Amino acid sequence: MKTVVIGSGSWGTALAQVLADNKEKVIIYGIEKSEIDDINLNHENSKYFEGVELNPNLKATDDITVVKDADIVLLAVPTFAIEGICLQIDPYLKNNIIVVNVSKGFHPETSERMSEVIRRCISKEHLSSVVSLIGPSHAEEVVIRLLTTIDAVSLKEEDAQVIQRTFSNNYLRIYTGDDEIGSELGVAIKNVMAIASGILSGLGYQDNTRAALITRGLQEMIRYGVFFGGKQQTFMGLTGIGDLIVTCTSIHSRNFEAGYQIGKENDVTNFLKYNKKTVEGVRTAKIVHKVAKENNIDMPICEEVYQILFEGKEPKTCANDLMLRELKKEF
Ligand SMILES: NC(=O)C1=CN([C@@H]2O[C@H](COP(=O)(O)OP(=O)(O)OC[C@H]3O[C@@H](n4cnc5c(N)ncnc54)[C@H](OP(=O)(O)O)[C@@H]3O)[C@@H](O)[C@H]2O)C=CC1
Ligand SMILES: O=C(CO)COP(=O)(O)O
Repeated sequence: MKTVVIGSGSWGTALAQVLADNKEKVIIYGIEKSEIDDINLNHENSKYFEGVELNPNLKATDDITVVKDADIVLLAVPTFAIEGICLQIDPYLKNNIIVVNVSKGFHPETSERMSEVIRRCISKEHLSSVVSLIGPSHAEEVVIRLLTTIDAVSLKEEDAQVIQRTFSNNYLRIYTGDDEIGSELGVAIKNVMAIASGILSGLGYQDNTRAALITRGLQEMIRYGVFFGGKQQTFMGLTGIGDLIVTCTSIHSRNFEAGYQIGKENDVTNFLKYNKKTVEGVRTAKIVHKVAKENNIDMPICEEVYQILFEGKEPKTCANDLMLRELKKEF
C-alpha cells in the first residue's frame, strides 16, 4: 500500500515518519520548497522540529501527480485548505482509495465537518471512505516517538481497521471508532477551550481554574455534539476528554499559546496582527458562535472566546462575566 501525505508541516511530517518507521511506502507532498529540500537532503524539518533527525527513508516532493498511484491519501493541511486540495488532487486519484483526515475544525464558509468537505469534493468512485485519524497527539512528541494513542474513526469499519494496522506501532497505538460526528466535533471544539485555557493562564489563574475550564468545557462539547447526533460516550474518549486535556495543558499547543499571549496582554490586538501559526480554534470559535446561535445551544465559554477574538471584549471582563452568570445545578 502506498500513502501520500499532503502537507509538509508539523503533523504531516510526524505522521509520514510513523509510516516510514513502519516500513510502509510513503511520500510527503508539500508546497514549501525549503521544507522539501530539508527533508530530502538533511533528513530534518527544522522549521518545525529543530535538531530532530528524521527517519532517512522519508522523502518529499512538490509534484502533486504523485497521488496517482496512492492507496491512501492523508491530508495534513489546515482546515481552510482542505476543500482546495481535494479539488486539486481529485482528477489524479485512482478508484476506491482511503482519504485520511487529520485536520481539526470546520470549513470556514459552509461550517461542514472535515469528512463532509472531503466527501463533497472527492468523486464517489475515487473514495472508499474517509477515515479521521484524530486524538491527543502533539506532533512534537510523535516525531520523537513518545507514546501516543489516537482514534481511526470511519463510517466504514474495515477502512478504519486498515488505517489502525498501517499506523500502529510501539509508540503510536490506534483505536477504531465509528462516531464520526461526535469525534470530529470533539476535536474541533477542544481548540476553542484550549484558547480559553491559555487566556486564563495568561491572566494569572492557576490549577483550580484550569480544572473548572476543562470540566465545564467538556459539558459544552457534549451539548453541541449530542445536538448534532454525536454519542455522549465519545466525549469520554480520546477525541473528547483526551484531546481536551492535552491541548488545554500542553506547552506544545498553539491554541493554548495563542490564548496565553492574549490573556497576558489582556488584549487580542497583537495576536491577530502578528500570528503566523496554525491556530484552528480561532476559525472554530467563529463557526461555533454562528451555529450555536442559529440552533439555540448554550455555549458560554466558546461565546466569551468569540467575544475576545472578534468583538474586542477584554479577557478579564470575560472571565468575570462567566463567574457571575445566573447560579444553577451542575447537571
Ligand atoms: N501539529 C499537531 O500537533 C497536530 C495538528 N493537527 C491538525 O492538523 C492540521 C494541520 O496542522 P499542522 O500540520 O499542525 O499545521 P502546520 O502549520 O504545521 O503545517 C501545515 C502545512 O500545510 C501546508 N499547506 C497549506 N496549504 C496547503 C495547500 N493548499 N497544499 C499543500 N500544503 C498546504 C503549509 O504550508 P505553508 O506553511 O507554506 O503555508 C504547511 O506546510 C490542523 O488542522 C491541525 O489542527 C492535529 C493533530 C496534531
Ligand atoms: O490537536 C493537537 C493536539 O492533539 C494540536 O494542538 P494545537 O493545534 O493547539 O497545537
